[in-house]
Amino acid sequence: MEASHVEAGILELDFSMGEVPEIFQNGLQGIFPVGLDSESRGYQTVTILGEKIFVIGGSDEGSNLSIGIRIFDKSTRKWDVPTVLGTKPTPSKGHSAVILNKERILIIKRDSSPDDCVWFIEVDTPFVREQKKILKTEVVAWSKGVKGEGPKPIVISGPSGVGKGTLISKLMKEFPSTFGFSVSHTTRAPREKEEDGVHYHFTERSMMETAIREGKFLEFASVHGNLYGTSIEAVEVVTEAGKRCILDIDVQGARLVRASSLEAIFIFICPPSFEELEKRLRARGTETEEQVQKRLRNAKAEIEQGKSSDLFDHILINDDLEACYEKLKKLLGLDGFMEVTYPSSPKTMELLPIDHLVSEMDQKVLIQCGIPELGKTSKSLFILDASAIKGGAPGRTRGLNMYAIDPFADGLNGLKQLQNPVY
Ligand SMILES: Nc1nc2c(ncn2[C@@H]2O[C@H](COP(=O)(O)OP(=O)(O)O)[C@@H](O)[C@H]2O)c(=O)[nH]1
Ligand SMILES: Nc1ncnc2c1ncn2[C@@H]1O[C@H](COP(=O)(O)OP(=O)(O)O)[C@@H](O)[C@H]1O
Repeated sequence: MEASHVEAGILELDFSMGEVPEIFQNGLQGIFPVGLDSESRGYQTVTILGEKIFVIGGSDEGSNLSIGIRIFDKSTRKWDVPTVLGTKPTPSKGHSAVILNKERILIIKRDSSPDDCVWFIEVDTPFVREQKKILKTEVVAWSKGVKGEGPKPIVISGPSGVGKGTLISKLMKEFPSTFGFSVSHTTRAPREKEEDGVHYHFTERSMMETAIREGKFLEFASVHGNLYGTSIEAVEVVTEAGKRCILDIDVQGARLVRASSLEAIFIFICPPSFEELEKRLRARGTETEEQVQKRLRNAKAEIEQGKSSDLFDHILINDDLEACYEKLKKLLGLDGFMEVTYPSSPKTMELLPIDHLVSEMDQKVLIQCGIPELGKTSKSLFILDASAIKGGAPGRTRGLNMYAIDPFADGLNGLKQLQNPVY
C-alpha cells in the first residue's frame, strides 16, 4: 500500500502479541472507525505505511509511563515491539495519528497543552535507518514538535587548552536560563575540581562501549587516548529544560554531529599562536607532562582541520579573553546583554487539543477542536502546518506553525487565516 493511501483511525484492539486481529488478515481496506471517547482507556490508533501497521497507544510495557508502540508486518504476518528512542511523551487520554510522509507519523495528544500536544514518531528518517543498522532491530524514535525555528544547539571545538571551557562557563554564568551544557561521557579520570554528572559523566570504558552499541550516543570519538561521547539523553535533558544546548566536542565529534539530524551552529576556537596554547595548557596544571605532549601533538592536526575544512560556521581566535567572549556573544545574537528567554504558548490556548479530529493535506493538517467553554457543539478549525519541519530525533522537530482558520470565508480551498499563528 502506498503512503498516499494511508488510513489512520482509532480502534480498540486486543493486544495479545501472538494473535493477528482478524481485521488485519483481510488486507485492511477502508478506513477504520474514528471514535474518540475521552473516557475510554487503552485505546489505540492504527496507522498503515506500506507493509507495516503501527499500533500506537495503550501503555508501554504495562508501565503506563508512556505511549506504547507495536508494529505488525503484513509480509511476515508477525508482530514486533520496536526499540523506542528519543524522549517519550507522557500518556494522554487519547491521540490522533496521521502519516505526514513516509518518514514520520504525526501524533496529536488530546487534553494536552499546546506545548505538549504535537509529537512525531519517526519510522524511516535517516536517524532511524542508521539506528536500525546499529541495533539490528525495528526502531522508531519520538521527537517533540515545537513551533517556529527554535534555538539551534551550539557546537564548540578547539584544541586542548585554547579556552573552550572558559568561554562556555562565562556564557552559562551570564545567561543561565538560556543555555544548558551537554554533559558528555568520558573514560578519562576526573580532574581535581571536576564533578561527575556536571563536567562529565565519568564512565568505565566497557560500560560506554555497551551504551554505544545500544545506539545511545549521538556521536563519540577517541581523543587523546580516551573515549568521549555525547549521549542522546545529554542533549535531550537540556532541550527538555527549554534551554539551548552547548556541546564542547572535538573536531571528529563535530563532523559526526554535522552529519546527524541535530542542526547546530559550529564554532571553532583557535589559539593566537602555538606557543600561547602551550603556555595555557601548562599553566592550567591539570595534565602530566606526557599528557601535555600528547595534547600538543594532537592540537596541530586539530587546528589544521578546524581552519581548513568547511565544517565550522565561525572561527574565533581566543587572544584576549574578553574580546573573544564579546565576539562569541555577538555571533550568537546576545550582544544586548539581556537574558534571552523562549516563552511558552499563551495559557488561553490550553484547551486546544480537546476532541480533535485530524486529516492531512500536503503536510498541512486540518484539526477540528472542541472548545469547551464555548459549549459542546462549538468547533474551531486549525491548520497545523508541518511543511517546513526541520531537525527531529534525537531532539525536537522544529518549524511547526499553527493557525486558526475560518472555513466559511473562501471555501475550503481558500482557507483564510483568521488570526496570528497561535501555536
Ligand atoms: N567527540 C567528542 N569529543 C568530546 C566530548 N566531550 C569532550 N570532548 C573533547 O575531548 C577533548 C578533551 O577534553 P578534555 O579531556 O576535557 O580536555 P580539554 O580539552 O583540555 O579541556 C576536547 O577536545 C573536548 O572538546 C564528546 O562528547 N565527544
Ligand atoms: N584568552 C585567554 N588568555 C589567557 N588565558 C586563557 C584564555 N582563555 C582561557 N585561558 C586559560 O587557559 C587555560 C585553558 O583554558 P580552558 O578553558 O580549560 O581550555 P579548554 O577547555 O579549551 O581545554 C585555563 O587556565 C584558562 O584560564
